[in-house]
Amino acid sequence: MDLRINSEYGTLKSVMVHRPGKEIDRLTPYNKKLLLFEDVPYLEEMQREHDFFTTLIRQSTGAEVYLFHELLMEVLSDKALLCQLMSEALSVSRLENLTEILMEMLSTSECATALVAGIKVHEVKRKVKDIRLDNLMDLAFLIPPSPNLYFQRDTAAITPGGIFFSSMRMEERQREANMVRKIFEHHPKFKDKIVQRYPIDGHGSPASIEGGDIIILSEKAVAIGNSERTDEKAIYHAAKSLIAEGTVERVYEVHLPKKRNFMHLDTVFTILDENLILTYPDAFQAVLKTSLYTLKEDNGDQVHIKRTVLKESLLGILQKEIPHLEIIHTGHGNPDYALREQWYDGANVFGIGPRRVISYNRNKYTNRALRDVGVEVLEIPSSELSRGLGGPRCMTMPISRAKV
Ligand SMILES: NC(=O)NCCC[C@H](N)C(=O)O
Repeated sequence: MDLRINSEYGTLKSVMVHRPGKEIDRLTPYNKKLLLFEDVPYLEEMQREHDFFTTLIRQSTGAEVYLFHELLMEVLSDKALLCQLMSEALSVSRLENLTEILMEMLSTSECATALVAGIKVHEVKRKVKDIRLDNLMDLAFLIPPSPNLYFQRDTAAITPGGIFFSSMRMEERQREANMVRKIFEHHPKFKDKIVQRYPIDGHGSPASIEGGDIIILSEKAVAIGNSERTDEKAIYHAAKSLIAEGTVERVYEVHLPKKRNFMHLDTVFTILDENLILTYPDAFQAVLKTSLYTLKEDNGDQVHIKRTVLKESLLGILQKEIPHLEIIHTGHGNPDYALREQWYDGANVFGIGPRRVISYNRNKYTNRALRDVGVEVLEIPSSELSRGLGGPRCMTMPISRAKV
């Protein structure tokens, strides 16, 4: 069966996550901003929190939880693929000519670690003498680390019409998306089940789109954030590809302020059931503009779509697409709590089934607001996981959900 998902809340059947590892220990006060972190986390505690999260997913849903690193190791038995990923990784520092030496020197498992945690010049110099390394500073990265990899959501998205492979806005995150794409394209569990919707040409694309900006409103409608990370051109191509496939009929473009605390649409709202959403109270006012893509003409060979700038706000769109919409506000109605909890992604809960979510324990007022309307809230410890500025939804890539 093709990989397709038609809601944000159908009972979870399988999901991919990444357990944070050595890449987190690469963060320092000096490189954290560049690597999109707000702080320098304590890895071992972060791993305990993440293990709690994955165990909770398994126990509460019975879902299959795939670990990114295990899947990566399985596809890297293909040496050509490994070589391609290593060369891409080295090209960030314009050192792709070192691919061969590194591959001779490192085992497949060490290469997999280097692809995720990066590798520094002195770590290689210890093992190999090569003139090309002599002019490089010992502490420089040959391959920079990918500490954001545990935010699996952003690297790809499975929609009712098929899968999107992200083209990341920040160069620092592109390797994450490349590796996830290789897993879907080559792993025996997935490779025959993917229906690719983006990029259109099957190659890279200069326009950027990230999974955290894609929210499934229903089988027929998808919302995409035009945000700090996703741009207009990508949304046009994504909308065209989705509409041409035929399942999805409406793609909404939601313009967010280009600000870090609204970096993706899923920091603004999440859908918890057929008529229930959770949002940060100021979020709807922050949405600047909305547009709608629909089919204009399908002449058999080519599909044309049209874009209509809407008068409706984000709230108007949601009310139209989600009958009897009920809205829960983060912070339990208190603006100070809402502000504090938005910083730690209060609205970014992970739906594991209708009215069942996983949420950070630190977002206590939001959790109370959810419980007050009968949502089952499973809490996870969050003092370290939250330092990368993403929540439980950001940390997951659902692969299959029960159809709703
Ligand atoms: N969907 C999300 O909002 N993902 C969170 C990504 C956080 C990461 N540190 C980033 O800035 O890209």
